[in-house]
Amino acid sequence: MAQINPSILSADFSRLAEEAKAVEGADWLHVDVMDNHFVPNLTLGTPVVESLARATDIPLDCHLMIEEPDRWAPQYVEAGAGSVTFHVEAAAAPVRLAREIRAKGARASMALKPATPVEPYEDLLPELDMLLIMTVEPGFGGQAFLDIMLPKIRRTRELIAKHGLELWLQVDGGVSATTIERCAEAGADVFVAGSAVYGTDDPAAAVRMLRNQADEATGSAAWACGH
Ligand SMILES: O=C(CO)[C@H](O)[C@H](O)COP(=O)(O)O
Ligand SMILES: [Fe+2]
Repeated sequence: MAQINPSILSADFSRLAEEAKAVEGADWLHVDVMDNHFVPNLTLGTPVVESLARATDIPLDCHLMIEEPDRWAPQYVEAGAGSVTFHVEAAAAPVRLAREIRAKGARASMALKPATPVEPYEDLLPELDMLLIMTVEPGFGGQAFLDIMLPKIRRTRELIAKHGLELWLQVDGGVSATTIERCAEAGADVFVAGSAVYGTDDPAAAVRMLRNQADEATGSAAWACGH
């Protein structure tokens, strides 16, 4: 079944606990950490992650858009994240970092910006629990989905099948009722949605609708035969 991870980047930051409750039934809560260096935006850090982890039973999926993830990512596991994603463009030693995140008890995930190809990282995939393919340039919510990323999603799904991996394939950026089916058909199975969830009157219903759409599209997709 498809997993839907609402992004609190599009929530009201003054009411984060309530906003987390508003998406009950979501698989993970996606927490975008931005440092004003790796991306031109600044959001939150470990104190807010610690508070959120206490405020909700939904596991936290922390997407670190920061410089020096080798130095900071382990602290997000200690703060309560169940999954920690670092950007390969910023990591000095991605294999060591993925192993450290796993050793500390969280799922290890690596993100690729739109211009970063997946092929150079084929041999690293067994070290990861999830690969995140950005479908917008990271930094802001509410941007238009980049269709040109669909071939990369397809190629990544083929690599996962070729190596028989359990790796989850996440897409993030511009995922909505009009784009989620294309992502699912291409091979994504974890979907981050910010504005498409928090921009509606009923965020929990939006999560359910997106999941249904993704499941239907996956059901008719060639890559999912026997999945
Ligand atoms: O990582 C991100 C931006 O860098 C966000 O997770 C993403 O943009 C979610 O927002 P939306 O669904 O509105 O595009
Ligand atoms: Fe994100």
